[in-house]
Amino acid sequence: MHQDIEEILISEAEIQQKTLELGKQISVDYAGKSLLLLGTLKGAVPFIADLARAIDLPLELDYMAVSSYGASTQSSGIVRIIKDLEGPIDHKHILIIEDIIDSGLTLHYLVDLIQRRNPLSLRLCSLLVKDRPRLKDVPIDYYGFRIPDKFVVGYGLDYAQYYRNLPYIGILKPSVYEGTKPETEHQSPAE
Ligand SMILES: O=P(O)(O)OC[C@H]1O[C@H](OP(=O)(O)OP(=O)(O)O)[C@H](O)[C@@H]1O
Ligand code: HPA
Ligand SMILES: [Mg+2]
Repeated sequence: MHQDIEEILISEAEIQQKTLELGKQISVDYAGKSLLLLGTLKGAVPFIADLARAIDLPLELDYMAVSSYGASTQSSGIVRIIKDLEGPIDHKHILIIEDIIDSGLTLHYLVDLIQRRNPLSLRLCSLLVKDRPRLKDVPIDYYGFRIPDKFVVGYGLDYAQYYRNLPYIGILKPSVYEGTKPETEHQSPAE
């Protein structure tokens, strides 16, 4: 396990198993339709890559880059769009793919934006849902795991852009972000 990780919450095998289950369910629910998976950069990249391969449908992938955390463990409250979709979506079924729903601010903002573009349908899928009160309520159609209200990293999730490459979801040691310099700057993650 990486030295900055306090505890592995969800193993690589558990993530893979859950992703297969979600993919099967989505394939059943959208049978006979084609689907556009809208991934949110950067955190959802590993999840959308694995989930897409578990879905048996005519499938398009597109991405929006949205950011609100920067180098903090708390949302700034301001969701910035850094990259938009490539084309119109008014004739498409859209499934937004997120890595985590925490305060709910990011998804709330995104859902509002996408709804105004009149997709045929819009649903949400998040690998993780944090157990905490949401600042903004969002309807979650598919999710992988509920997790405690701790700052987690790995499998796409970062702290100050690091740790996205850990293959599991782990709780980050608070000492890493409570004033001390990140220990990882010049290190590669170790199992
Ligand atoms: O529910 P919320 O409190 O809004 O938090 C969830 C969002 O925060 C993270 O994105 P971040 O802004 O860190 O960008 P990143 O994906 O590039 O890391 C995460 O990937 C979600 O998109
Ligand atoms: O717990 C988290 N970890 C990493 N990124 C996040 N963005 C929202 N919550 C989190
Ligand atoms: Mg982030």
